[in-house]
Amino acid sequence: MAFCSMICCGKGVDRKKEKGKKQPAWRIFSLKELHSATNNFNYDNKLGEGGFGSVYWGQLWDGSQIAVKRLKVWSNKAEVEFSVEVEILARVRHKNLLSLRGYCAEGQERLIVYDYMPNLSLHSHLHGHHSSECLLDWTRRMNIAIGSAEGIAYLHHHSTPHIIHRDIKASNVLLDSEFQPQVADFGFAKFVPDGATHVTTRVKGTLGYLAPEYAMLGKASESCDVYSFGILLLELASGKKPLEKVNRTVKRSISEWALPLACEGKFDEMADPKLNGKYVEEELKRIILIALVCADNRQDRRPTMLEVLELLKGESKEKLTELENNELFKTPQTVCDDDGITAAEENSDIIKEEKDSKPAKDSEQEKTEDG
Ligand SMILES: Nc1ncnc2c1ncn2[C@@H]1O[C@H](COP(=O)(O)OP(=O)(O)OP(=O)(O)O)[C@@H](O)[C@H]1O
Repeated sequence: MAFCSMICCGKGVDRKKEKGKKQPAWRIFSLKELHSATNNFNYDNKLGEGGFGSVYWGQLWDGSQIAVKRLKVWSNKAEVEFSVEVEILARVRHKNLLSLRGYCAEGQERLIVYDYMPNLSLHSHLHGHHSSECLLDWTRRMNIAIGSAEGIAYLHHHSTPHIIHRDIKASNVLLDSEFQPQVADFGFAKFVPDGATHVTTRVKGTLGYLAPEYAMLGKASESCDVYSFGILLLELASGKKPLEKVNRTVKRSISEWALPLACEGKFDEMADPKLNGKYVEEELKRIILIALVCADNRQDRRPTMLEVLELLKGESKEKLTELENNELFKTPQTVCDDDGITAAEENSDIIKEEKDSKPAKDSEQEKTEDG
């Protein structure tokens, strides 16, 4: 991909400050500057590792803190991922989307520079090395749910063209110093052409978060992100992982676990034990019901992110009553079968599996690629 032409042509992105408008600008970094900011990509600066490469903490000459994602191995595929992420981030600005500070493309080195998020990822608090600290009280969890919904709703409904993220998950929700969420990692994102209902594409994403029609048929649409967001909400409320081993061979999805309990009204049993019973009952119930309609296997029954936002904020009593009376909660059904996972694995381009964090590092994931 002609990365330079994509970015240098600007594609409507004006980096200069417009009169009276505050436009946080991104810029091109030199490799030398990033070496110096990260102490030569020192192991001690490493924040985590993803499919693209490692992420390092750094500090610029002005004292500001940055996170630098460094491409592991150069390949055409990696170059595309890099270009997509930079192009999308350069276009979008929202308080709940991770801001791009800039990038560096020298020789075969590809690096992306972001604002540093001091509280790392939601994954690290729910399942990783921060989980024992119990820093996510109920108020924070509600803010994370609403904030990340706002970020995704912006991608789906307010950016032009619309953007599907395709990898919504707990390790891609980063937390700033106030625990406000910022949705990150746009390497798999896709623009949706005007008027299109979906784009057919090779499957990329993370096991446990993939909507069935996407995993099986490669049909990516905004509602795939809604499905993944539903899984993320269940995780946030319960502290459980998207996939849980029931025995040596069988894995159960979080929605298969949650739906029967929700139908029986056993919401208290679903709350994350780390909350120690400290949560707002009505909000817990609301979050779980919203999560389950988002993670409905039937794509046409899922709400849009704008509807999700309205429900999460509890603004309309009428909509909340409608939600409680949703037929999904009257007739429990299998939410995800094992075939879905197998098909996804077989047809996938890149499907990752969430792994536990190593001590002192954030999440690491296993990635399978068909080359
Ligand atoms: N801006 C940032 N500030 C702080 N930590 C960050 C930042 N960006 C990434 N990280 C940390 O680095 C880890 C790796 O990030 P990365 O986006 O490369 O991978 P991932 O989302 O975990 O996996 P994948 O990219 O394969 O989906 C994250 O889990 C996060 O904890």
